[in-house]
Amino acid sequence: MLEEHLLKTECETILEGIANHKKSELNKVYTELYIVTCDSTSINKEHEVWHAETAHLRDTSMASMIKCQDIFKPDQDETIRTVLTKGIAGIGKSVAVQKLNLDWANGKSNQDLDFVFLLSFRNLNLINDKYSLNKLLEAFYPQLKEIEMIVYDEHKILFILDGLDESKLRLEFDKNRLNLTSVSESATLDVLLMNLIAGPLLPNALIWITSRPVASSQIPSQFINRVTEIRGFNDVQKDEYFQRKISDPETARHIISLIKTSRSLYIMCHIPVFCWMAVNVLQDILLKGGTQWLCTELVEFEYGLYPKKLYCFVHLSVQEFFAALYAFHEFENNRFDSQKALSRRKGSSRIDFLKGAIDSALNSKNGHLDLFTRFLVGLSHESSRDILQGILERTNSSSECHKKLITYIKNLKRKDLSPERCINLIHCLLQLKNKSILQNDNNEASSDTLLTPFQCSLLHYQTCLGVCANLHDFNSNFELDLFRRLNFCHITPLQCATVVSVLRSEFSRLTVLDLGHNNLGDAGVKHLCDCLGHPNCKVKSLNLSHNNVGNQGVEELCRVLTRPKLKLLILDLSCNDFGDSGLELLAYALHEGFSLQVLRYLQQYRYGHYACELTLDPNTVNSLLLLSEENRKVTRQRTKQQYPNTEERFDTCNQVLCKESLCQRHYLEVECLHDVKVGVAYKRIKRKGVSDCVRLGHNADSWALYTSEGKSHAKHSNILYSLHIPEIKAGAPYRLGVFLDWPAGILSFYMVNNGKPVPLYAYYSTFTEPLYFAIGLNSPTATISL
Ligand SMILES: Nc1ncnc2c1ncn2[C@@H]1O[C@H](COP(=O)(O)OP(=O)(O)OP(=O)(O)O)[C@@H](O)[C@H]1O
Repeated sequence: MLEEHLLKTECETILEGIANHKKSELNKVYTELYIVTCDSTSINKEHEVWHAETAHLRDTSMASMIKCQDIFKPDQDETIRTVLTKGIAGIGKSVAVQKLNLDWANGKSNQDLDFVFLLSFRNLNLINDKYSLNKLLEAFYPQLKEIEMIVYDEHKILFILDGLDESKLRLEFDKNRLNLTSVSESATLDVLLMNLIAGPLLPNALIWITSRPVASSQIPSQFINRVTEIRGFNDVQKDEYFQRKISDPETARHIISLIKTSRSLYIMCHIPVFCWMAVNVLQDILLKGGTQWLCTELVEFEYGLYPKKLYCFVHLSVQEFFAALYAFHEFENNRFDSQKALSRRKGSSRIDFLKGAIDSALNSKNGHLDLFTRFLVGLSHESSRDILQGILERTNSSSECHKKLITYIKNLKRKDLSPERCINLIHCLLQLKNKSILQNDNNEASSDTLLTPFQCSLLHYQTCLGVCANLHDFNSNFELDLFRRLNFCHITPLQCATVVSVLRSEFSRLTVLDLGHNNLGDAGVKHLCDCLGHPNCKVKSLNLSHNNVGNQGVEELCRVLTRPKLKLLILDLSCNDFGDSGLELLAYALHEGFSLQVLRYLQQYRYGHYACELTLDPNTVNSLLLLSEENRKVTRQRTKQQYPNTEERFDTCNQVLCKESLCQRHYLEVECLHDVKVGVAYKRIKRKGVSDCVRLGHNADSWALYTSEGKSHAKHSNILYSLHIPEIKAGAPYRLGVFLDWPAGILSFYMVNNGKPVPLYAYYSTFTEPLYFAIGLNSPTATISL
């Protein structure tokens, strides 16, 4: 058939990378891709740089694999008319559609189709006039004119619309515009395509659209029957690609082993275009001792109506680089209106320009300026001028500007930034050759404090993104320490998958993992179990307390816990959501003889078992505080009370201790009004004056939670950790809970909502002496009742 021949010759070869490169035979290089079906609501809006960086870590458990040729095969009785396949740049979308075409034209698959039309948005962008579908197809496939009158309705046709992300059309799927039904009726291209996709035009035709992730949301989900995602190559497929691509088996083996020596490069090779680049560069170095410039490609289109030359980039990073270079060059030559293009900021110096770019990137919801900003910051460094001689002029030293920028970025990190934005700031600092960031934050964090979002991001960056080519580098004491303190980090199930993936690394040395007080749920526990069961995982002590683990999570754990070579010895499952059936599962698994030595499962409702009755000690109370209700209530006063001078009394700070010493498990709830501090202190805490050694939380002898209607924090040894707490209504009383597990060294604070303690913060310490419950009343109207 003419149409099959036509497609066959077009699809037999692919243009890989650069233009003057000779075309490759598709069937020779084609390696099976890892494609999965996704939830149709998973059309997302994030910038693809985030997909690129974490794609190799993404969860595959919920998705099912699908072969390229089965993309329209229904699972059950459904009809699949439209398929959207998303995937990041260079992941293999265009190659996949070409492969389906070729297999069809060769009679290998999808033989029920009469016609397959492949239209790329890159080519469609060249069309300005109105066209009927009939004429449009003839423009792209002039050979169709030789076929007598095709009655489209009578044939089974597949339209492939490749590269939606490159489309310049505005696809506004408005009901009033979806009324084009005739293949000979002319319309603008956007209307034509919308009617084809939505169905008024050729409702029986199949439509396959490919797109980078961020552009996929242009098509409303009601018009998509199936969403798939190309995830590139898995490890087996990577090896297969290199063997196919490199004809000499010895060179292939050599190149594979070279690529595997760099873990980050090997990970990046899940993107086929990186495999191609790696092969070309390494082959070039091995054979000729040189390198190519692998950045741009020139594509020549000489079809039908539109002979044109187009430049496109092998990878989007090149595009972003040129955008940054252009902006920087224009700025240096006083031609860049940064006030207009970037976030508005006063001043026209270089530091203002760079700060403006960083602000704009931070304000972006989908991170579309992240890569641009990284390049811009990198271009501002002296070292770039050496490389870009002739493009960027030499200037006076910019070190003063860089110092200011580093300070600016480091201060920014303390604001409430998303992990993605934090990681971008880390990249910017590294662009300025500021590696101290990796050590500084370690110094700033004491072992008792929680991780800031910035530190979490740093950890994620180091462990998952492969900043160091060698995983040995990740396992400095710093990273180990960070990992031990992943409690209270608001880790979600998916983030958990990312963070714990490092446990599978052969270099992982982590033996203690504290994930307490997060929100892992059963899904998070499943990710964790996948890693715990891995032979490389060395974790011996695991804290999963306060994590909403239900029965399914317990089931997952039991499955792993019964494995013979498991190294885990201590597991804390306290305060989770599994009931007696979960406990039974654990008991059964214990009976089956797993190696676990300590299992903690203190249940939430059992806090009641540790409830304690305390009384405030009149000998310690400050004279601006008044005790009442048999020393179980304390109220701040405006005038001083006449109390005898005692050694134990806080003479200046508005504080009081309880009488009873605490050295077991104790749970106490207090009712508070206005700004208060609750916590515990050793008896030796100083009582006179207002210095840090007296104030609760400001010294090593006390731990305190401060709450007010506006803000809240936990403090110990004068290190403050800001908390997001449930809203406190102005002037209304609220309840706080304090749980002390003295032998285990745990002090947790809670906000009690409808009788249920919601965790706020916990300290993990080693207590050396009995502790005393302590109160501070900060506002003149504050009150606490025990
Ligand atoms: N299945 C495959 N087998 C062999 N090589 C592949 C495969 N998929 C992709 N490649 C290589 O990767 C390159 C890029 O692939 P492709 O053009 O299909 O990416 P894409 O997802 O369409 O990217 P973009 O969004 O940038 O258009 C190809 O030119 C080819 O060298």
